[in-house]
Amino acid sequence: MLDHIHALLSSQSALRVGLLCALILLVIGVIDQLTGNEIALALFYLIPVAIAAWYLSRRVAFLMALAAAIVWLLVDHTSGQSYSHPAIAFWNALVRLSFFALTVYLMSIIRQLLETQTALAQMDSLTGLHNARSFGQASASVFDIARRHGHSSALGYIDIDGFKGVNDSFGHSAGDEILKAVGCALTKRLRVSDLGARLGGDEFAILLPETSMLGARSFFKDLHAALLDLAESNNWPIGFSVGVAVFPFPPLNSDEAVRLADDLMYKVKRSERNSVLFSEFDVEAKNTVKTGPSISQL
Ligand SMILES: Nc1nc2c(ncn2[C@@H]2O[C@H](COP(=O)(O)OP(=O)(O)OP(=O)(O)O)[C@@H](O)[C@H]2O)c(=O)[nH]1
Repeated sequence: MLDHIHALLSSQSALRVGLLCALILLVIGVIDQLTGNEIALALFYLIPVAIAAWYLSRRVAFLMALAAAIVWLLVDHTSGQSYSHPAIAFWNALVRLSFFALTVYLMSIIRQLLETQTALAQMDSLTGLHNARSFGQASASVFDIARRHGHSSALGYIDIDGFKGVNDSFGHSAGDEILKAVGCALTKRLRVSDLGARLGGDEFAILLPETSMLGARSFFKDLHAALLDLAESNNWPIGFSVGVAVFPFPPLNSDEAVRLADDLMYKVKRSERNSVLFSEFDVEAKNTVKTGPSISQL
């Protein structure tokens, strides 16, 4: 139930959430006014404040806290609540405002921490690319959209050749430098809608939505050349074996897509290495390679 509400609120615009908070506050104020002083509704004033703190900016949430304190003060005043001194009503309003403001502050800090932790959990710490788990989730939704619109996508699987040798000869930190530089080279070439990941060790994946064989060839050939330039300019004794699976109709399962691209990459490893192998898969026809010049090399 709470998950449902959270998903619903997350999908709404800030304006809608703000209007909803204002409406909830108004309804609570009216109910508080009608029920009088005997029934405590204090907790309910927190609802619009908490929603604003979680789904809107901190500034808007503080405004909502102020609005909640004012509505409560007005209800107090109009419902005939009497105090031994008129200033007490304002003192109480100030205490409530402080309580609401503290709630906003703490909730926005928790939200920020959660967002940071979520981003870190999805990221490969060395390269800043997606990690394997996050890539699996993100690519599944890319394939979902591609399937809905009948668009082609291309998935490239990149493995560094001779990487173990670099680690063994120059040390683990030299290997890390290479992984970072490769990650950086990939990131530079990705569009906002593309996905790049380090799947583990010296293995990377790139998913290009809305990309046919023609586009995939152009992208991965350029990328391979750029990676070789990078290695050459740094005197790194490495190469790059790349398998690129193009899906005119995307697969139902993103693991399956990765496996197909991985298989192509291994074909390159087993043959001349340090090149790119392309293949087009018609997943609806049980992963058979389509007719035409579907398998090709650089
Ligand atoms: N520096 C560094 N090395 C890593 C990291 N993760 C895995 N490795 C190492 O990467 C190497 C990958 O092994 P392989 O793929 O067999 O190495 P390779 O020499 O490229 O082998 P081929 O792919 O057959 O060319 C192993 O030695 C791992 O220990 C990392 O985060 N940093």
